[in-house]
Amino acid sequence: MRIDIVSIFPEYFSPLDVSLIGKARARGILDIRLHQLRDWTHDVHRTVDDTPYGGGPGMVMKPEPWGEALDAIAGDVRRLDAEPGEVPGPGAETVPTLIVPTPSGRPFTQADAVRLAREPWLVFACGRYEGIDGRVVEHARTRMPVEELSIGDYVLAGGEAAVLVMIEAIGRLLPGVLGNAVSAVDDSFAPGAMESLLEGPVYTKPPEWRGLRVPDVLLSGNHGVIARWRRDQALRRTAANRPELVAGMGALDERDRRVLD
Ligand SMILES: Nc1ccccc1-c1cnco1
Repeated sequence: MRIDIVSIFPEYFSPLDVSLIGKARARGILDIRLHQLRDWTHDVHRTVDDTPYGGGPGMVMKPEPWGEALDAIAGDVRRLDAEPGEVPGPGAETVPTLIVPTPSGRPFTQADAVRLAREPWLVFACGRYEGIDGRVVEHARTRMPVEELSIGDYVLAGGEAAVLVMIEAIGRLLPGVLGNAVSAVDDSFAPGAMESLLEGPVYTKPPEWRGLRVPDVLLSGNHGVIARWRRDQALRRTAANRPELVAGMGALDERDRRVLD
């Protein structure tokens, strides 16, 4: 998978050099390219924002730099002033999916991560200030799929943190990235993972720590009883922290109702 990220703070993405994603890049599973939006400005101050039409607080990101950046990256062969030697992408016929993190976007979910992990090429546009001029997404939609996505109901200073979250959620699902393929399936929210229940508590050695013992059932070696205990713990934690997920499971059977009583 190829990923392009356009931002006025490309240095924000140094975490993508380490850990799981860093290893995937080193192994050629992920090809992540960072771009400084200001490289597509033409004034001495490398201006990327201006005041909003219609008034209101803050600044809006200008459309011109974004348009030129997406032309250069997405290989818009229709652009007349293409720089010689610009590489359009993995293949002229490949069109990237543009992902724009925004608080007003559709919620980004595990299902989106699974779906986007199948794409050959993603381009992330990191907006700052009050957002990007609406015509950028409008024009981009004429030449590629565009998804405006939110990672949650809180206010960030820009899209960079959201892009890190999405790249980790997507990248870990790529074949060969996770050492133990099973863990991607067992994750909370992974399709089919115990009806999307939150994972219960986990334990490792020592069997007793500061007077606190690991639950005996986990030391019993009885895998059926252990699986049942883990699901009960998952159900209790989900009911406590995300009751709407339990409600979405439909009617609980008698045993599950007893677990929650
Ligand atoms: N708050 C933001 C500001 C700028 C760009 C994205 C966001 C965002 C994305 N998901 C939640 O918030």
